[in-house]
Amino acid sequence: MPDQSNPTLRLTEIFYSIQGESRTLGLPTVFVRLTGCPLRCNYCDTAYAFSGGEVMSLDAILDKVRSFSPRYICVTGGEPLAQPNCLTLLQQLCDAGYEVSLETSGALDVSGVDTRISRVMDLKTPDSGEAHRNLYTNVEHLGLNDQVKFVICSRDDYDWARFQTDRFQLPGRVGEVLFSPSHGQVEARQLAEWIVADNLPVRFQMQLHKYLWNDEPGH
Ligand SMILES: C[S@@+](CC[C@H](N)C(=O)[O-])C[C@H]1O[C@@H](n2cnc3c(N)ncnc32)[C@H](O)[C@@H]1O
Ligand SMILES: Nc1nc2[nH]cc(C(=O)O)c2c(=O)[nH]1
Ligand code: SF4
Ligand SMILES: [Mg+2]
Repeated sequence: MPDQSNPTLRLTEIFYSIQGESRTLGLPTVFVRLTGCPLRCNYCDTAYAFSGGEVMSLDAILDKVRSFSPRYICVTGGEPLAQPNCLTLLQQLCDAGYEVSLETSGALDVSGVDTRISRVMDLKTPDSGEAHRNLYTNVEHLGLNDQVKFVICSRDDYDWARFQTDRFQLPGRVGEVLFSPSHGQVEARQLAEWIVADNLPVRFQMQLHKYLWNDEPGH
């Protein structure tokens, strides 16, 4: 029987870096990367988090986070919501006074996530290979503190993302609608030009850390 007085999580890494994505882009942030993911997006830049990792108690994770004296925390993975104790971690991070975001594929139910968290939900595009995993009912649970991201691999993906943005009236429903090129798959400039040509009410975004650190571990 697991000891729920001292819950644990399997995690790949904890590091302090510059937030490279989403609304808090550019801000110093502690990243807590949980291990494991039930999806296999063909562009995934964190396949090293699919397995392995280390089991840590929530107390030990909070101690490690505190050692950096951060203001912002990003819980990511892997797919963080694949571990049920993630919900407790998120709650405890909020209780400790941090500003917390959660990166999630949206394939798992987000409705149990503490509303103080900014949920950054990635609606998987057709060319990710995982669009069939999208749990569209999740969209109903999102609000102005949340963000929806589309990682775009092709012109077809762009057209699909534009359609979903309109279908769910995302710009009025969530705080940010992010269109990001799949790194190395679609020219960033091309995506930027499509957005301008269509006058889309979305935020273009590139993964800043790829330019600062070229995907080195720990950033
Ligand atoms: C590694 S995932 C972890 C959280 C969750 N599994 C998800 O997919 O949202 C964090 C974010 O990085 C994005 N990402 C992964 N590989 C990427 C790539 N090659 N180019 C652009 N974004 C990428 C994902 O789409 C997701 O939005
Ligand atoms: N610097 C940096 N910013 C990030 N924002 C989201 C990340 C992620 O892997 O989810 C990430 C990451 O891996 N590094
Ligand atoms: S859901 Fe996230 S972690 Fe999982 S394969 Fe896709 S991008 Fe990678
Ligand atoms: Mg990353």
